[in-house]
Amino acid sequence: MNNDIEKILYSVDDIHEAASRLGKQLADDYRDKNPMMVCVLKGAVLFMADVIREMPVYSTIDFVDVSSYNGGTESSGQVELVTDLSSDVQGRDIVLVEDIIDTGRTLAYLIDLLKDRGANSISVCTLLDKPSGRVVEAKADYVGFEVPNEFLVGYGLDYQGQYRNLPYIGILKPSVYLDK
Ligand SMILES: O=P(O)(O)OC[C@H]1O[C@H](OP(=O)(O)OP(=O)(O)O)[C@H](O)[C@@H]1O
Ligand code: HPA
Ligand SMILES: [Mg+2]
Repeated sequence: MNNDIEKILYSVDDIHEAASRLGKQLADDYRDKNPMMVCVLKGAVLFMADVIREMPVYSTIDFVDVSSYNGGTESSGQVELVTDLSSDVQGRDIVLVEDIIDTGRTLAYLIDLLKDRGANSISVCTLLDKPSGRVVEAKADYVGFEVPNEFLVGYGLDYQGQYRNLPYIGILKPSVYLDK
């Protein structure tokens, strides 16, 4: 599996530092708000687990599973709600926790959904932001790293469902996915 990686962009230590930095900022900003931390499955699962442990404030967690890449390297353009949240978001202060913002479609879809359901506020915490990928407007309030226009895997990010368990984030060798 490690042989499929062209270059490691963020090491275990880099990721830990980012999660810690963002968790501290969130803790300061949400100290008296009892936020609902919403993990956008599946990609954000590792980041969510790390960032909430850096936030010693009252908060709840929930999960939403949305999909638009279907395992591939390009967005299908359609965001599908695979599994909904189990909590009521009415009046809550929501923090959407993402692994990456690329075209922005996933985020735009989720923000519309949460606004429609009456969330009091919505902010976005993403480990990675790929601004060069944007197709629709989407902005994060808390960003770990701004990344280049490459297809990345590891620490939650997948290709064909694989590589999520890598502890670091790297560029996938194009030979792995070209002509597939
Ligand atoms: O800004 P966008 O272009 O919408 O891309 C970002 C989204 O794409 C990935 O999810 P994916 O649909 O691959 O599902 P997954 O998290 O289960 O891998 C990633 O985890 C983000 O949620
Ligand atoms: O670079 C990426 N890698 C994995 N999944 C993704 N979803 C959007 N962009 C990416
Ligand atoms: Mg994916």
